[in-house]
Amino acid sequence: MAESEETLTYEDIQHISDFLLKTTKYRPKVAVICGSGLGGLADVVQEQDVIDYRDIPNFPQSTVQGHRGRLVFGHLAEKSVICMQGRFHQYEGYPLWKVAMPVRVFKMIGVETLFVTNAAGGLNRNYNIGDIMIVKDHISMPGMTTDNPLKGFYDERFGKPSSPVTELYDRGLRELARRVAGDLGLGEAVREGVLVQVGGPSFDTVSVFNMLRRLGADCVGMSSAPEVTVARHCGIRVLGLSLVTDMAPMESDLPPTNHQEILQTAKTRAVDVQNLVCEMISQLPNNNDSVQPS
Ligand SMILES: O=P(O)(O)O[C@@H]1C[C@H](O)[C@@H](CO)O1
Ligand SMILES: Nc1nc2[nH]cnc2c(=O)[nH]1
Repeated sequence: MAESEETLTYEDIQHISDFLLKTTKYRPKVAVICGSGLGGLADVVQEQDVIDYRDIPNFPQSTVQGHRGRLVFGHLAEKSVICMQGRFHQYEGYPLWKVAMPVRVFKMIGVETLFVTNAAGGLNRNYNIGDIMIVKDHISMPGMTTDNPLKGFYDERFGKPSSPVTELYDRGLRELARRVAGDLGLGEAVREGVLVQVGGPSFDTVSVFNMLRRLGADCVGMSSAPEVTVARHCGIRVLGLSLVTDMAPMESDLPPTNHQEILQTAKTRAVDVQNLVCEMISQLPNNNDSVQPS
């Protein structure tokens, strides 16, 4: 199907998945989506098979700085993984179903657990720049209006359109994340909270940040909700991590952030996020069973 057409079909997704399975020997059960400045995680994958997005039929292209635009297959912590080194955002002009489309490809190639990372702004005034927030739930501002990544893609082989997507972020994986973070000595810098996704690409006004905080969000970002919604809808377990790269200005005398600053800050904490994800992957059950919460 041509890029300009409205949506992709189940068969189009199968075509992408067949292409990947023909191109790599790996059959990963674990996938990682790397957020802005967090692509270094894919660089530590061993014995890599790298596939550029431009070589994959019907695949979107990365246009944001800090997103390289390639899939990296290989071994991480002795498990087969697939990493998206470059995610898609609605503000790049992609509809939400397309932003999340790679997750359906992951499902078809056999992925059962997804790690989603992003750079986000802190709304909770107890948070600090450099904190890592384990996402316990999200508020999708686009999803609350009329935009939803499940819209326009009603093939029930991916799940029923109205399937419940409560408990988006897996309890057992969150517990494992807290334990591993403690073992790695990340301690106080690791939080657990609610992510709100806005559309971007511009940052928000002081009034909007204050409103988002009152709604119950701890961090604000421009990604992740579509991929997570689609993953849960098709039965993939999800762990979400937001790296706090800036504090959202909630008073007008505080300085706003910009993408360069976000990338710079992400660099200083990327290795900690990387270690957390790698150690969690190494502790996932080998039979791919879910991680049971205690
Ligand atoms: O891909 P993520 O969500 O990590 O990217 C962040 C959020 C915005 O896209 C951008 C802000 O500069 O970085
Ligand atoms: N909307 C928004 N997205 C971000 N991504 C990283 N930091 C921010 C922020 O402060 N606001």
